Amino acid sequence: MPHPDVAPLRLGTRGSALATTQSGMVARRLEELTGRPVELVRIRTEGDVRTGSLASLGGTGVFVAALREALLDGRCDVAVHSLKDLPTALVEGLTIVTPEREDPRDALCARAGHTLGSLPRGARVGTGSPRRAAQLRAARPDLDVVDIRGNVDTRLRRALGPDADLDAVVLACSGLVRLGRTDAVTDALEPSVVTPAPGQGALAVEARTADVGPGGPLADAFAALDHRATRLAVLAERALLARLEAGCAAPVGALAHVEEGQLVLGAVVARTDGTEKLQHRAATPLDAMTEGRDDDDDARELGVRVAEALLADGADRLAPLASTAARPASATTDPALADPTEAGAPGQDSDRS
Ligand SMILES: NCc1[nH]cc(CCC(=O)O)c1CC(=O)O
Repeated sequence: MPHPDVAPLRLGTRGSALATTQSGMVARRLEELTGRPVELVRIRTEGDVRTGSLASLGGTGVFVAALREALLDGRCDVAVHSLKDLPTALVEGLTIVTPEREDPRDALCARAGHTLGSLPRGARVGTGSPRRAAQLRAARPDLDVVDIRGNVDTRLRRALGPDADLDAVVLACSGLVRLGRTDAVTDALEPSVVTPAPGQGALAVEARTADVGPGGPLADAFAALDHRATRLAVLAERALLARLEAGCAAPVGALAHVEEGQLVLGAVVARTDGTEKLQHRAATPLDAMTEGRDDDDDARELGVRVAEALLADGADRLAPLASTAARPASATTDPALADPTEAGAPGQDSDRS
């Protein structure tokens, strides 16, 4: 009889360098927490995702959907996502937990050590994200923002490689930290200048609710992975995104943090051409249980409140929110479509990157 306690945990992962690095980090922590060996299981999108289930399993995120399907049908027990790539809708039967967030900022990676302020007039800056493009243009209207795709290394080469055709690219600090490429960062952009995507820098570890609920085999491990300040921050950021009904291509930034017993949330909606920018900031005290409410409820309510303030100022007039999320249906079936984190396929999660 196999001993149930030492049965390996199967952690489903995508194949990109970033995905396998992130999965490896979580795998090591899970081994420490559970005493069980963790085995990485590569989940492929092609043939793994039944198109019909996409909407319920993760909307346009075919890679998220493939991992979720593997969790639900038992091919793996745990999956790791970049939280910013995860749709705000919950999935029945699955539960996520958020470990401590990495640096949430966007990073300018420029030739010759340039900062956003020191780039020459008209410098060419690459990003595939409307959110980054809009805020870069708002900060530096003279810049030539160029739409680029590709995995982290491909994008870095566009600015730093021997055949560089750009002056700089903008990527998430967190991905560069995890891949050991902080050497490439020449300016970590202040959130007041370029507000990161909701959830940026955070991971979501997902498993079947039956396994992580009370008495489940992974309940203690999941409780230990949960980082309170991260959870509250991303709850607020994602509640804002959901209230705006913003799709993954909407120029929306949001970042929350815990400070002196308060959760503080700042958010921005920008016109893609950078000519207009709406910003709001609000805070909520974190005083735990009052009248059946808890901090999670307060965090979500903060996100909704800031979203409604942005809408009252005309956020939906400033930028197409939900409508830009519409993606060609072929994106789910095109065999040439690669992992967006890996290959930056157009129409995937490029915005919130
Ligand atoms: N959209 C791609 C993507 N999804 C998650 C990350 C890494 C950042 C993170 O952990 O939030 C990236 C790359 C990037 O934005 O540079």
